[in-house]
Amino acid sequence: MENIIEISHVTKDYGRGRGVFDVNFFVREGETLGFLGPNGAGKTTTIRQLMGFIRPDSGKLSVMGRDCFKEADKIHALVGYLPGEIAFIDSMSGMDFIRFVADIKKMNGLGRAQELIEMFELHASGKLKKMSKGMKQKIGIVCAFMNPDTQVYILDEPSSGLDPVMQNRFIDLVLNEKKQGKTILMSSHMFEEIERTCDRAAIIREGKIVAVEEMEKLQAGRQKMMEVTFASSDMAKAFAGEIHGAQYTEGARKVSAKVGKELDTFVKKAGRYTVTDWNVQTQSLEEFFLHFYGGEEGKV
Ligand SMILES: Nc1ncnc2c1ncn2[C@@H]1O[C@H](COP(=O)(O)OP(=O)(O)OP(=O)(O)O)[C@@H](O)[C@H]1O
Repeated sequence: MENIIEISHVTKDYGRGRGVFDVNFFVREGETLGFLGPNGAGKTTTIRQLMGFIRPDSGKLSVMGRDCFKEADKIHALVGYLPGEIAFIDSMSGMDFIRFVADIKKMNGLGRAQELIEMFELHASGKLKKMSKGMKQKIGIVCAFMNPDTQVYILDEPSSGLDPVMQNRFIDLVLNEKKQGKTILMSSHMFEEIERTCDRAAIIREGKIVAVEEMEKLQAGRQKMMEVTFASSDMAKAFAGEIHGAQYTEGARKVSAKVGKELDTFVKKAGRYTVTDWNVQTQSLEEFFLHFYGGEEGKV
């Protein structure tokens, strides 16, 4: 599969350790890639370079083979872009702004705008200056997705400011685009959103990419908290003795343990006794990242 978005050895140094440094990753055709990292890690700086708004100090960025800085106009026409913070013209109504963006995109008409307005229950006729953050975000989403011919999306924290119902609608929208083979790069703080939509995730910390992983691999690496109840306390005690790090209280029938890769061994060992109940809690992706990438540099 061809790489639609390529970022190779990109550095933008703002001084005092701020910026992005030797950033390297790509997004394949038809892939959805999640771009994750804490506040100030460099997600927006990377995305703004992809849109040609900032020139990298060194390195190269391209979308569909076009240089992002030199051919910024073509990139703007090609990409469905949702900025982290949208610069609105406050005197316009929401609808005026949508029309204005459709003109910039050289669209004939408003494409799918009406469908998206309904999907996100947006009242677009009001003035932008009177709109809440969530309503403005919905306008941004309509503008990014309204051209049905768009093949590539670059989205900076797309669901920020949306309530949970609308966040779910946004996930449905992304999954639908994905089904049509579109290529998507999106930054997010919402782990659930990334988990439900992305094929891979690139993780950035302090301006450097610390990991680019298949989502499945990230999910498989997550620990599970197992809580197994046995028919007798003797069984629970004997089982706890076989499991490294198991939590067991004398006389109880319940054993808890964190289980990672050794899941199969754990299940088979438990199966030698009579199990009366079994609870599993999977570590959230957020906890997983904090565990693996939250520590000192060089830990990854
Ligand atoms: N124009 C600029 N001049 C100086 N420093 C900047 C500039 N733009 C960004 N930075 C700094 O570069 C670093 C990366 O910022 P960036 O906005 O890319 O992070 P982010 O990952 O998008 O964070 P957030 O999740 O908070 O949006 C931060 O330390 C920020 O203060």
